[in-house]
Amino acid sequence: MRHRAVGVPRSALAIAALATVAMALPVVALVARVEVTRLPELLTSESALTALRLSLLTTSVATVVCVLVGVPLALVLARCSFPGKAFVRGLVLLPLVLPPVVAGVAVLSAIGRRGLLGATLEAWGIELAFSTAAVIIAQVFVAMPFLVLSVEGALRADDGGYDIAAATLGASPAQVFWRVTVPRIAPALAAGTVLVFARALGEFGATITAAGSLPGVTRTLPLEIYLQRETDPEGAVALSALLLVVAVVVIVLTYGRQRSGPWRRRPGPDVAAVEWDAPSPGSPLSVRAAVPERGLDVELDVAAGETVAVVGPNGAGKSTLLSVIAGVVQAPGCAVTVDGRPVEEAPPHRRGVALLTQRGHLFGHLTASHNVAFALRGSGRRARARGVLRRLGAEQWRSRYPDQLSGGQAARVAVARALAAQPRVVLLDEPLAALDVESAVDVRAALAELLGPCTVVLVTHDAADLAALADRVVVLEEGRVVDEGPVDAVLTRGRTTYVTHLGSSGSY
Ligand SMILES: Nc1ncnc2c1ncn2[C@@H]1O[C@H](COP(=O)(O)OP(=O)(O)OP(=O)(O)O)[C@@H](O)[C@H]1O
Repeated sequence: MRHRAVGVPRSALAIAALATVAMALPVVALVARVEVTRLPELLTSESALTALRLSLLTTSVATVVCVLVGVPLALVLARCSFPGKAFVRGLVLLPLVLPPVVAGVAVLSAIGRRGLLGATLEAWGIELAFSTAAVIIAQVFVAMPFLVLSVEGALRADDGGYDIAAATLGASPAQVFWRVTVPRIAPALAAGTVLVFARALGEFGATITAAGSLPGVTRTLPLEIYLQRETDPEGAVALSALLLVVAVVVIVLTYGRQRSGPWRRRPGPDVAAVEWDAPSPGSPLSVRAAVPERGLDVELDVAAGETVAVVGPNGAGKSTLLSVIAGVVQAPGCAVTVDGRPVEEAPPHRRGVALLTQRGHLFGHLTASHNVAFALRGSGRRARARGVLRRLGAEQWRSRYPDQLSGGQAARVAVARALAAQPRVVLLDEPLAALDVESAVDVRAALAELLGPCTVVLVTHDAADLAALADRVVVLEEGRVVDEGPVDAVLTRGRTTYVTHLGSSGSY
C-alpha cells in the first residue's frame, strides 16, 4: 500500500527543476574538468594523501566531540529553563553567522600564545595554536551549531510527554535519556552528525587563521586545494573531486540509512505469555495541590482501591492536579502522600504513580510488547508483557509498532503499559477522549474490569466514564473544589452549569 501525496503546483515543480540544475551545474563542471588519465598520479601524491589523512582525522575527532558535547547542550536548551538561556543559545549559534575568518581570529584569541588562555596553557606545557588540536578546535567551533540546531529542534518537537510517561513508569532520568530520548531523536542526531562532518571537512577560513598551513600538521585538504591552485590547477581540481566524493559517500551512507525510516528496535522472537491476574492493589493517596501560578488550590483524599473522577470546565486545573501528584509539577505549597509516606520531594520515577494521558505516548521505536515490557522489572519481561496485553485484549498486536495501531488499539496498549508497572496510584487524564464511540466503549469496559483494586484519579469530560468507572466525583472550577460526593448525588444536585450539562448529556 502507498500513501498518495497531495499534489504541488506546477510552478513549484518548474522552480524546483531549475534549482536542481543550478545546484548540479558547478558539480558537473568540476567533474568534467578532472583529467582522468592523470587522476591516479594526482591523488596519490604524498602531499594529497597527507592532507586527506589529516582532514579525515581532524574531521572525525571534531564530529565525535560535537556529538558528545552538543547532545547534552541541546538537551539542556530544550528541556531546562534558566536565566540567560536565550543568551547561551545565541552564543552557541553565533558561529553560523560569523565569517569563518572571524571565527578563526576568535579561536586564536582564546588559545593563541597571547590569547585569553595562552599563558595558562603554556604554564601547563600545552601549545595549541598552529597545531592539529587547533584545527579540531576551529572545526568544532564552526560545526557545533549544526548539531545543536538539529537535536534541539527534534527535542522541542514534543512537549516532553514521552519523557514524563517513561518517568512515571519508573525509569530514571538516565534510563529515559538512553531508552526513550536517544531513539526518538536518532534521525535528527544522524542528520546533525552528517552536517557537522560536512561542515568540518570543508572548513577553511577558521582553520587557516587559527592553525596556519603546516604540511602534515594543520594543512587539511581544503587548504591543500587552495595552495595547489597557484602551482598545479589540475591537481587542485582532482583534489576537489576527491573531497566531493568523500562528502557524497558520507551523505549517501547516512541519508541512505534514514530512508529506511526512523530507528526501531526489532520485535525479537515471540515468547509464550505468562498469565497476569490483575494489577496490584492500590494505596491511599492524599494531596494538597497549591500552585498559585495556575490558580490551583485543592485538597484531595483518595482511599485505597477507590476511583475518584475529577471533572470541571477547561482550565479548571484538572491536569495540573494530576501533574502535582505525578511529580511533574512541583511547588512549595504542595504535599503528596502515598500509602502514608510523603513523596512530594521524590522525583516522578520514585513515586509509584503512573500517569496516562489521552495521547498515550507509546514509544514509537518499540513494539507494543516492548512498550509494555518497558514498565516491567526483572526477568521474563516479554512473557509477562504478553500476559498483560492478553488481559487487555491486545495480545494480537504485540509485534506492531505504535504507528501500525488504530487509536483504540493504541489506547489498550497504553493502558496495559500503565497497569503493568503495578503503580500504587493510577492517574488517567482523559484516557478515552481520542477514541471513537465504539472503541471508547470497549476500552472503558476493559478499564472497569481491571481498575477494581487500583487507586485511581480519573480526569474526564465524559459522563459515561463517571457511570462506568467512578466511585466518587470531585468538581473543580477555577482551581477550587466546588462540589464532591457520589456520582449520582453530584450530578442530581447540579451545583454548577458545567455539572448540569454533564448530567444531562446523553451518556449518563
Ligand atoms: N505549562 C503551563 N504553563 C503555564 N500555565 C499553564 C500550563 N498548563 C496549564 N496552565 C494554566 O493552568 C491552568 C489550569 O490548566 P489545566 O491544564 O490544569 O486545566 P484543565 O482543567 O486540565 O483544562 P482542560 O480541561 O482544558 O484540559 C490554566 O489557566 C492554564 O492556562
